[in-house]
Amino acid sequence: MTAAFSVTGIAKRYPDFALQDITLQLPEGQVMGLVGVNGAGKTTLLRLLTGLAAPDAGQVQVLGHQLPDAQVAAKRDIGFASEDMRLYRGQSLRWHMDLIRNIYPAWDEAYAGELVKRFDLRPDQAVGGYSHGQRVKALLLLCLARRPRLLLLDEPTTGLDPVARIEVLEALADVLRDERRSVLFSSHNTHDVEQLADTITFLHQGRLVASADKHSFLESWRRIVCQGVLPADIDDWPEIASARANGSLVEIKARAWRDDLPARLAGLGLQVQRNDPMSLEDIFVTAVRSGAVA
Ligand SMILES: Nc1ncnc2c1ncn2[C@@H]1O[C@H](COP(=O)(O)OP(=O)(O)OP(=O)(O)O)[C@@H](O)[C@H]1O
Repeated sequence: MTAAFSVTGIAKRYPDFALQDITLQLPEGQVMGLVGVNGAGKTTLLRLLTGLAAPDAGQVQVLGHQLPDAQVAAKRDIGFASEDMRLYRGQSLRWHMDLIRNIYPAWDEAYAGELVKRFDLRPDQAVGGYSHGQRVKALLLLCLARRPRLLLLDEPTTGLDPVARIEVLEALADVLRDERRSVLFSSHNTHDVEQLADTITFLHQGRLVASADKHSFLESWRRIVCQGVLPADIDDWPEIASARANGSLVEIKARAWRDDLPARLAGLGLQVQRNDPMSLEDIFVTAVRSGAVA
């Protein structure tokens, strides 16, 4: 099966930042959420996948095309939307739709019309007067109606009000019913990622911290609360991401939960009081702090 994208050992260096040693792939038909704090390298990775930037090392393959050599063919099948993309302020959305339709033969006019209604956009208004949310929706519409096989979306929900956010998430969920379409989207918002993504990738300071399917993340990470004294060597346990004591109350976060873990802790004299699933946000923060590497 063709991967939607596959990157191997890629690096990109800027004077004050380096994206390093990223090996990652997305099977076709899947959605990957790329999560990281400001400056983690999300946009840089997306730009490498679109061919807008070239890596200093490593290989980038998109829908079977090797970049940068097969860039023209790859770009036909990639839809990229990013908030800092320019629209012509004095022109209307309809003008932009005509422009894109003339460039991309796969443009789906009926679907574009559906999205105009769904996003409640005024197609004849100059886009310079659009609000932030309307501009984001217009960019997304121009990207979605091309029916690209791989959608690369840079923070598609950032800065949207709750209603617009849900509209955008629903439109994306609809796209994903077509199982040949693949999506990589970046976000700070772990809730959005949790809703849409099959696979989640955490980036921090230019490095891949963890990448796994959503269910295995949620199953393998757990927070355990105990009473007692922390074992001295707990930091060396590979399945433990963090452990801290507050008096005799101990909180342990496991990155590789196994059912026998409470019994092992009990065997060392700890009284396990509870163990709970962790939210994706808590997993992200704990993974970043513990430097967990994928
Ligand atoms: N063209 C460039 N020249 C120099 N530095 C750059 C360039 N592009 C990106 N960087 C730097 O690379 C780092 C990562 O930026 P990037 O935009 O990839 O992060 P991000 O995770 O998308 O952040 P945010 O969530 O704030 O958008 C930043 O420190 C940024 O200043």
